Amino acid sequence: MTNQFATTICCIGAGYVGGPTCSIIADKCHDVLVYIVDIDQTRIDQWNSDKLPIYEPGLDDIVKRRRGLNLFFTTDVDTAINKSDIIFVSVNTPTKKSGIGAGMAADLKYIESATRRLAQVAQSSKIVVEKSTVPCKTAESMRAILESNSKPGLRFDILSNPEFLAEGTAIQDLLNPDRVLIGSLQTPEGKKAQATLADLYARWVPREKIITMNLWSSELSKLAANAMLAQRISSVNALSALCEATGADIDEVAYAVGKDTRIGSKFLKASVGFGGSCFQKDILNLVYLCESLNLHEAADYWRQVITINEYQKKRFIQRIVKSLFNTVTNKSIAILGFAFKKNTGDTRESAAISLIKYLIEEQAQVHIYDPKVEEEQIFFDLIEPGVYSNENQVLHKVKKLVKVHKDAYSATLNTDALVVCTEWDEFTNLDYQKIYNQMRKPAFVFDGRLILNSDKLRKIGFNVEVIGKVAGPVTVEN
Ligand SMILES: NC(=O)c1ccc[n+]([C@@H]2O[C@H](COP(=O)([O-])OP(=O)(O)OC[C@H]3O[C@@H](n4cnc5c(N)ncnc54)[C@H](O)[C@@H]3O)[C@@H](O)[C@H]2O)c1
Ligand SMILES: O=c1ccn([C@@H]2O[C@H](COP(=O)(O)OP(=O)(O)O[C@H]3O[C@H](CO)[C@@H](O)[C@H](O)[C@H]3O)[C@@H](O)[C@H]2O)c(=O)[nH]1
Repeated sequence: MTNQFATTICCIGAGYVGGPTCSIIADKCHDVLVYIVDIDQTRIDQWNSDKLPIYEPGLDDIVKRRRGLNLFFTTDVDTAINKSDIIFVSVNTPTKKSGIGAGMAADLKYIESATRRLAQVAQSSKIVVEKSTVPCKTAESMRAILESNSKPGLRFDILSNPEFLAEGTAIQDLLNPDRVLIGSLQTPEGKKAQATLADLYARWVPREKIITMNLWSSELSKLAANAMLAQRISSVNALSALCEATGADIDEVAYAVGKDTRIGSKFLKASVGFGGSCFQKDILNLVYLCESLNLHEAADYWRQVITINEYQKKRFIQRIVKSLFNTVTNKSIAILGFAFKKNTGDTRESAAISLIKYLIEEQAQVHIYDPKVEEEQIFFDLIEPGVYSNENQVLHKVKKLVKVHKDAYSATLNTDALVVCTEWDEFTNLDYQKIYNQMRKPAFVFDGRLILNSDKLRKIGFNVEVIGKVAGPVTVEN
């Protein structure tokens, strides 16, 4: 089968990045054979089924169009590696949980095991593309592992090609990226490999958007981009605290600030705090890098981005409790949205999780609705199997206090408050009069995403609390 294709690619890691990224390559380059491999059989079975393991607008059509033609999902990692000329390594790089650098450094064990496997089974030279987000100089470690464990005479050219897609818009981001970054060693062989990957992307990305540079700059650019994006959110969230204290309105302030073309209007939406699998992990990774290079002031600067994010989540919880007459015990609270942002079913580091855990701790009844997150995932995130020594107690408590609903009306029935945690479009179009009628009184709305029409809700009778805004005019005493 391989012979009819110009190139064969293997992507190690069939996750949020490997799946969409390499499906797009298969869709854009019909003469390229693409294997997406994983050690997780369930995940691969899902990729081969009608219900893909991740929800991403537009992804289903692409996978269904190419699967079985030039796109294959398999757990047969070794065969796929051997048939391929280019290997993308797109495995997870979570924050380390124990050992040196615990809580900060990226855990590179999955990168290392994928690299070792590659070294062991490769029968021919390969271009190896580091797609995962990794600390600076990881490519050097990969090279050392490959060179000392592979068959003599084989060549491995390692490229850094970090991914900048955001979940929920992954397909659009991949089809029309702001840039594609390819880092390589500045040797003739490194540059040749870089040109091969650039030619592949050039099949659908304009050449001027394909940037080439040295390996270490490319690796660091990924961490830098995420740190600067998250820093904007923490900046606007820090200002939202000031708005609540002064009577300024964070949407108005962000609008005014963003009109300055040097600042720009994107990524200035105040919120209940950023979530997702990347921002916190990558900033911690950057902080660790600074610390290990004795750049303590630089480390402190970036650490503060996370401190403000934690502060924002805590402030929101405190505001809810304070508004609900200083106690949520035995109160019934509806949570609208569990994903870390709209248009994804991903819940990693979602701000909703810490909020709900607090409510459970305080013995509140919690009713959750999210359009795309499965009930099983919600309970998994709240119970965290394997983490607590008193797991049975946690399980019992969560099962007793939490109910997952199929729609927002069912979730809000007979509740004291509703809390918007994710900015799903459908939450702006709900029949809030109907919701108000079926809630206990006084009925509260806490908008952690600034997506609802507060004036309209107040007219209905709700008490409305919005991040970065005060309920009414503030009198300043002299
Ligand atoms: N999620 C995003 O939006 C995003 C965007 C840009 C970059 N990234 C980065 O991309 C990388 C992957 O992220 P993700 O969200 O796709 O992770 P993920 O957890 O969804 O997927 C990683 C997959 O790799 C598999 N895997 C681990 N070790 C393996 C091995 N040795 N052989 C085969 N498969 C193996 C896991 O089973 C898992 O299915 C991370 O470094 C992340 O920081 C993520
Ligand atoms: O103005 C904003 C923008 C975002 N968020 C929140 O920030 C988090 C992250 O959002 P976003 O960046 O859109 O999604 P991710 O999928 O986490 O994407 C980020 O992380 C990826 C993984 O590294 C990178 O590839 C992307 O470029 C980078 O945007 C979410 O909780 C959002 O709700 C805000 O609170 N306010």
